[in-house]
Amino acid sequence: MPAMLTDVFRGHPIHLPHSHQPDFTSLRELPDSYKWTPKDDLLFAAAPSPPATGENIPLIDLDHPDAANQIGHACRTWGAFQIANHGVPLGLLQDLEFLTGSLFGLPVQRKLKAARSETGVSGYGVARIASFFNKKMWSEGFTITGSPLNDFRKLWPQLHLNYCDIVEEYEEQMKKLASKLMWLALKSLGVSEEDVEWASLNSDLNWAQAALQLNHYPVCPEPDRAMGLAAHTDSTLLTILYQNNTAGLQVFSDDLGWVTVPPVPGSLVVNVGDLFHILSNGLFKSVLHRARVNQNRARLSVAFLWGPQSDIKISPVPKLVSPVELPLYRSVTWTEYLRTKATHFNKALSMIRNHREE
Ligand SMILES: C=C1C[C@]23C[C@@]1(O)CC[C@H]2[C@@]12CCC[C@@](C)(C(=O)O1)[C@H]2[C@@H]3C(=O)O
Ligand SMILES: O=C(O)CCC(=O)C(=O)O
Ligand SMILES: [Fe+2]
Repeated sequence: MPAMLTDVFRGHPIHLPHSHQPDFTSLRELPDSYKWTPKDDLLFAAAPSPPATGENIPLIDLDHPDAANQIGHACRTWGAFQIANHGVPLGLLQDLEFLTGSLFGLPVQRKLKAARSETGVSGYGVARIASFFNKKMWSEGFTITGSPLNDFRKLWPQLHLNYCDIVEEYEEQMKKLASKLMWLALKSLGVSEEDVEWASLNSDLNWAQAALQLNHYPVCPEPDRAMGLAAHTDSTLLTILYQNNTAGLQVFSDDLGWVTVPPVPGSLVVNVGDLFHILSNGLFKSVLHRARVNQNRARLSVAFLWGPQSDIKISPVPKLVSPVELPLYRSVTWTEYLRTKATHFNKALSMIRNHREE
């Protein structure tokens, strides 16, 4: 039985003191430990936001006959796009937002009953990447892998079953959507299901697994000096993000710097992750992104982080490799990659890159 996502950090503990999680609502001033400068993150002040050009990631209508090419283009250029007509019921998105708001609205002591352990993936706490920075992030998170039943029972002794149903239904919808998006993007490169051995053998989608990351960015007294979630790429094949109607997500463009992704009601944001970059032999770009915070409105987001089961080795699709286009990366499982990322963070991708003999 391959290791599941739940076990990925067993033997790789990360010490993040959740018990020091502040009650954000009581802070009238930003504590020094939350004040970021370019020393704390080289790209902190990389560019004006929003950019003067008004350029942004595309909003793609999935019902459009040319959707595959539009998605392919977005994956090659931005590494991100928004989608409309994705088929996920609006009522389900509203239920998910309600659940997320209700979870983070619980008293800190209740949330800490479901705190993530040092070697665990699931539960309440700060994002794992916090360990790579000297400054604290103005956010709190809750990660779900597998069944949320045990954690939800601790959070909501009465209502946990209703909330479990919402998560289960949302994950079901996300699984189907993520697979559809992956094949549309690959189709734009001339790659079909027969070309990807591990996926074609398992057309029932059992080759995939996922985590759900709920994020809360409370109202912040000094948003320009604070950071909600520091710049990172996701380790996934694809990430599908729901954001409430408060801006904060930014994607990095080499030409424009940080570009704010405007919330479009009912739409979802899709990010290319590191494993899709590897699979596409570097053609699709895993997008550097971060979340900024806001003085007036709290922000909520939910990321569906989607990748292959832990026994599947991801390497560049053979069809995209030739004597001229050599494979840029060696093969890696999601588990191996997450562990590399847990140690080397944003250098993880370069650590599995093949270096040509000169
Ligand atoms: C499957 C996973 C991807 C993730 C690490 C995790 O084990 C569960 C949480 C995910 C998340 C969400 C916030 C940003 C991120 C970089 C992090 O620290 O935790 C991602 C991780 C990732 O994509 O590498
Ligand atoms: O909150 C956001 O917009 C970004 C969240 C994110 O990047 C993540 O959960 O991986
Ligand atoms: Fe992310």
